[in-house]
Amino acid sequence: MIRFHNVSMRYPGGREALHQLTFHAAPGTFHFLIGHSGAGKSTVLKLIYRAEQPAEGTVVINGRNVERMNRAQLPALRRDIGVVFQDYKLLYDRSVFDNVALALEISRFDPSKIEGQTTRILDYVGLKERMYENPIALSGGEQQRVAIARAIVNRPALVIADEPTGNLDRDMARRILALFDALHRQGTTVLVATHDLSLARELGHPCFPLRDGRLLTPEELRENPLEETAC
Ligand SMILES: Nc1ncnc2c1ncn2[C@@H]1O[C@H](COP(=O)(O)OP(=O)(O)OP(=O)(O)O)[C@@H](O)[C@H]1O
Repeated sequence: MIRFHNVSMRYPGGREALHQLTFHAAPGTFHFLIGHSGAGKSTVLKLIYRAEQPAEGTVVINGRNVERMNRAQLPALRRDIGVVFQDYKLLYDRSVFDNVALALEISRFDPSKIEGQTTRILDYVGLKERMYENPIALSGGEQQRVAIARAIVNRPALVIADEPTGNLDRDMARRILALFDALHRQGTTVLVATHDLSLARELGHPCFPLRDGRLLTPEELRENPLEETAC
């Protein structure tokens, strides 16, 4: 689960990126975080996995208060969060298989089960046949699926994704979102940040509409139903 209470965030030397955000995503729900470029979507995700800390407010993830955690507590937090980055962040000096298996090694998964689990997840995302290739040889959509496999291989309770369909054509974007939807149906909490309202609407999950670092209230949406943020 995700709970933000009055969260504000300012980058050093920058303007306020988020202003008094309050929202709650209950366990097992699927939400979109919708907003234009610069609205603050990536910043929200960074606060969830504690790459950044809020200036004010509280962030509770899977029942743990994140902004008060010390360095030693972060690995346990991050083991429970699968993060799919906007630019994939794959390692291009090793195979698709090794990219995914590494996530299990880092989370101290039973070594005798790493090969089986990695192969199963790559099969799930449709890449079993390509698993010994270098990710550089894969298309954008395929690389995105490697990134998803890596994020979900140790079965985190929460999966967050930053513009996972940003560089993909419509068909591949739908396939990627279908993977997140399948995870959600298995009980995973999912938060997908996107500027693509029409794609989000196709799945019909609720949205958190973000504009200029603020969440729009239902009243604001009703009064000013801007096409790019109204869900
Ligand atoms: N490292 C940083 N230093 C200073 N300002 C930053 C930094 N990262 C983001 N910002 C600013 O914070 C605001 C929110 O940025 P953020 O990246 O969260 O938006 P976004 O909705 O994810 O945009 P995009 O869809 O383009 O990735 C923007 O005004 C941005 O310029």
